[in-house]
Amino acid sequence: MSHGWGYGANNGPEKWGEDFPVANGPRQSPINIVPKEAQYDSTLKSLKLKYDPSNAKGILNNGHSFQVDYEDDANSSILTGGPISGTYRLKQFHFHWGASNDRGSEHTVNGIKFPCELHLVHWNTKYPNFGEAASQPDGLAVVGVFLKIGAANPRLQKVLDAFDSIKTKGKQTVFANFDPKTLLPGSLDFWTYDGSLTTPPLLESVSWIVLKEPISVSPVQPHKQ
Ligand SMILES: CC#CCOc1ccc(CNS(N)(=O)=O)cc1
Ligand SMILES: [Zn+2]
Repeated sequence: MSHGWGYGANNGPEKWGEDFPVANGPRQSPINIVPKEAQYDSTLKSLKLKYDPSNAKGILNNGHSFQVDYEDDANSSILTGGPISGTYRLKQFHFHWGASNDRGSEHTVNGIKFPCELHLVHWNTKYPNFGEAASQPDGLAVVGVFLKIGAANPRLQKVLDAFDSIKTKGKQTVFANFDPKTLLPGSLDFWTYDGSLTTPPLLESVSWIVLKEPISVSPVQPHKQ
């Protein structure tokens, strides 16, 4: 790729391997989840998420998505339990969506795409920082949540309202006092597998924790103009 990665014909997922050879690695994400083929593991613990809303820093349009960044210099917004050992700190959350409501999610379930997928990115505190952790096989844990078209979801409103101030790549604005736990569905039941970042640098360092229950979003959910 002569220019940055993206989702076009010349720089999309089929071309990422040119600059990121790990794209052809053994544990690449996303995957198709086939619930009937998933093995139940009774040794897995329940997922525990404890987030401090005051750790929210800002919301950024990074050109591929928008992400909400969190202070990660203390164990105040953390993920424990589930398939992971130790404590992982929240770094950011972001969404993946498509140009129409029949696609957008990265993971699929029985081959079905959801219109959107939320990712909460955490790094293992056994490493000094996110960048170091991202290069380790047990360095990251990403909680994935599917979004389905349905009733308007008031918990998404603050995020949707921020969109209009970050319409172009590189734009960011303050995004304070937000607990992403409010975005999660009622059940924290999950599928889990060892995979990778789904976008470049595609590092094979992610313990994926994909929640079974989707949350809703309305295609006509209003947001500030
Ligand atoms: C190393 C590095 C780096 C840049 O940080 C990220 C963080 C998240 C992602 C997205 N990965 S995903 N979609 O699997 O959560 C990509 C790069
Ligand atoms: Zn993602």
